Amino acid sequence: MAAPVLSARSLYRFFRAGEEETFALQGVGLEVGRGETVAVTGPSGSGKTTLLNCLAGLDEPDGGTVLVAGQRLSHRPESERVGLRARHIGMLFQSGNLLDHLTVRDNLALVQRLAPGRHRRGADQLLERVGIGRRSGALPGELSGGEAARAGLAVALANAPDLLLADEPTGEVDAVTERRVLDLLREHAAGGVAVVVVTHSRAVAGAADRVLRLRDGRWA
Ligand SMILES: Nc1ncnc2c1ncn2[C@@H]1O[C@H](COP(=O)(O)OP(=O)(O)OP(=O)(O)O)[C@@H](O)[C@H]1O
Repeated sequence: MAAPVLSARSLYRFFRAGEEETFALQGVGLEVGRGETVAVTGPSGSGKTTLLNCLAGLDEPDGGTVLVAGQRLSHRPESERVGLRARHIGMLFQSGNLLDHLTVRDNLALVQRLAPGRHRRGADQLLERVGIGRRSGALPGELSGGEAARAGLAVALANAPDLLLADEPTGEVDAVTERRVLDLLREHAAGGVAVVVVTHSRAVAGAADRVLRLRDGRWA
């Protein structure tokens, strides 16, 4: 069997705020293969965002390891994590992945510059594909919610990632945009990208190959 694109083993993450300790992840493991889409669901506070942050190398787990495309992402210097992320991971987070002072097209171009040699699709083609070619010269603040979601997806895919991590990618969009975002996620999964998507949407979970549920930092 081919090696998984994502292999997370026994992830632990604790937070301490004063006297209070939160066990956000308690031994979570996850493997996702090329072309596979895994939806992660679970109630508020169950650890979904903490898990995604650890998988993206934005946060360090207190225990366990994360391998992406065969390379260890966890427990290495931030500068190395940034490089691995730029080459192998696309991120579509609720907080937005667009820089406010750059146009949509320049946001894409920046991601592509940080991952030389990896992008197979041109920025304009990708923007057309997500349906906002017309708005490529706009600043993020000038976009509607649906346009911003599509621009965010184009940016997340701009480095032709091996792994796409998405947090509620259709959280604030209408049904038509949700459909389009879903179709694009599916298309990229079919093209060999491994996708992990945190979602409350039945449509998104229904389109996944596997649905996993977190409860209190463990798989339920
Ligand atoms: N930086 C932090 N400091 C302290 N506690 C934190 C921190 N980040 C997360 N937590 C706690 O860890 C637990 C898991 O949080 P997380 O954001 O991962 O949950 P979630 O499932 O994504 O929730 P939601 O669906 O509401 O976004 C929660 O109890 C949260 O309060």
